[in-house]
Amino acid sequence: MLNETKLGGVIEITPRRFADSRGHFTETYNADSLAQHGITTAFVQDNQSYSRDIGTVRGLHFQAPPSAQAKLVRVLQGVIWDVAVDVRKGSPTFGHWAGVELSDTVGNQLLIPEGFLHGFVTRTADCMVAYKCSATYAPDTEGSVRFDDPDLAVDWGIKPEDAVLSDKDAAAPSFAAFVSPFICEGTS
Ligand SMILES: Cc1cn([C@H]2C[C@H](O)[C@@H](COP(=O)(O)OP(=O)(O)O[C@H]3O[C@H](C)C(=O)[C@H](O)[C@H]3O)O2)c(=O)[nH]c1=O
Repeated sequence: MLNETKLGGVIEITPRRFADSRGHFTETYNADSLAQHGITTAFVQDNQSYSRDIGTVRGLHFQAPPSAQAKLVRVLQGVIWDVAVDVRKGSPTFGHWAGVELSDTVGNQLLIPEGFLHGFVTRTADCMVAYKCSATYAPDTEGSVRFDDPDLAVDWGIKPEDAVLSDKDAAAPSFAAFVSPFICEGTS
């Protein structure tokens, strides 16, 4: 099942879960199934992160072209609030954000195209997140924007002062200082 969010291209995907007396089975990724919905993103790297505490915020991050990443995010254990921010120059939703709760119990996923900042906050302890990326890690192209930037005004559901952050994220620049390396398809 696919649900469009208010940001074009950011799509919640809930694969079918086959339950039986042993538990359940899910095809967490099937390129042919996604292609039937017009999703042909080629993923080349799988990531997994573990976050010990509730309120851990990882983000808002991106990789710039030529290493821009689309991502397909899911939760192996726990619950997160997963956030994408449109930063494509020329996009009618530039600077807008969308959030979706992803959990291991629902098994839903979020597809985030290139041109979006990505971040999440954990809503449970011992949270394990896995996500596919359409470009491999290129640290020289990495960038970030502070998660609690007032211009973006993302609602994380926590007080900013309660966020558990990496040093890198605690020192992330503001959105006002951000110069987007992305353009929206169909715009110059
Ligand atoms: C992203 C990445 C990181 N690393 C190394 C670099 C650091 O030594 C260590 C932790 O990296 P970082 O603090 O950037 O990890 P997160 O804060 O979880 O970053 C991620 O968080 C948000 C949610 C994202 O969408 C990105 O994938 C990514 O930026 O892993 C690698 O070796 N390969 C990688 O692809």
